[in-house]
Amino acid sequence: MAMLEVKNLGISFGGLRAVDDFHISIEKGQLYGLIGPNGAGKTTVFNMLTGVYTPDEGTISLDGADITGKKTIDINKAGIARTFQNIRLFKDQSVLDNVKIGLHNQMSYSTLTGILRLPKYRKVEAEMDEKAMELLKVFDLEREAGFLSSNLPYGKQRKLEIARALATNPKLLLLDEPAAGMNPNETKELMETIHFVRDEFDMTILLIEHDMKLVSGICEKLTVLNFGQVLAEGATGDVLHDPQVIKAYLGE
Ligand SMILES: Nc1ncnc2c1ncn2[C@@H]1O[C@H](COP(=O)(O)OP(=O)(O)OP(=O)(O)O)[C@@H](O)[C@H]1O
Repeated sequence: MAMLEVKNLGISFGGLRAVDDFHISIEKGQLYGLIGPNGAGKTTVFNMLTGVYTPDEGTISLDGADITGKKTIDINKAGIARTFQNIRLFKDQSVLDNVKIGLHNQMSYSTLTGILRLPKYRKVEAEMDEKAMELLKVFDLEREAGFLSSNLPYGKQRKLEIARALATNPKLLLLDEPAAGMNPNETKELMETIHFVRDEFDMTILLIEHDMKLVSGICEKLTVLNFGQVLAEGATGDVLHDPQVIKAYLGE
C-alpha cells in the first residue's frame, strides 16, 4: 500500500481550472519531486493535500486512510507536515520554542494545568524541552536553541522549519521549494539534510523544487505539472530526458 495515494484531484478558482485530474502514488520512504513551470499548480496541490483548499474532485489517502476534505489540523494529526515557500517561523520566539510548538499536538496539558503551573505542566514542559533539544541536535542547531529564530542565517532557518515539521511526528513531509533563496553551499548542505531526514526518520518526502541540481541529486521519482495537469511521471532520469518535459519546462 502506498503512503500517499491521490486520484483524480481537481480544483477551480472562478473560471480557472488550477489543477485537473492530478494523481500521484508515493511509497513509504520515497523521496519524490513535484516540478513544473511557475503557476502550474504545484503549491495548489500542496494546499489541497494539507486541507488549506478543499478539492472539488478526487481523493487523497494517507497510509490507507481517506483524508480528503479534512481540516488542516486533522490532516497534520493524521500525519502530513509541511514547510512553506516563504519560511514561516514564529520569528519572535526562540529556536527551541519553535520546535516545541510542533510537539504540542502530541504532548499536552489542559489550559488550567498550564495556568496554575501544576506538576503535570512542569513534567510535560521538561519532556518537551528534552525532545526538542534532541531534534535540534539532529540538525546541528542545539547551540542556537536560545536564539530568536529570526536571528538565524537563512539556511539554518530552513533547517529549523524542517525540524519543527518533524516535531509533529509526520508520516509524510511536504517541502515547498526548500532551496529557494539559498546559495550553492546552503543548497548542497540542504540536500544532505533531506537525505539524512529520509534515512534517519525513515521518512516519506514530497518536495516542490525548481533547482534541477537538487531535484536530480536527491529525487527518485518525479511528477511534472503543466497548466494544472500531469505532463509526465516516473523515474527521475527518464522524466528529465522526456522531450515533452524538456519542451514545456526545462528548455531545449
Ligand atoms: N486562492 C487562489 N485564488 C485564485 N487563484 C489561485 C489561488 N491559488 C492559486 N491560484 C492560481 O492557480 C494557479 C496555480 O498556482 P500555484 O501557486 O499552485 O502554482 P505553482 O506551480 O506553485 O507556481 P510557482 O512555481 O510559481 O510557485 C495560478 O494561476 C494561480 O494564480
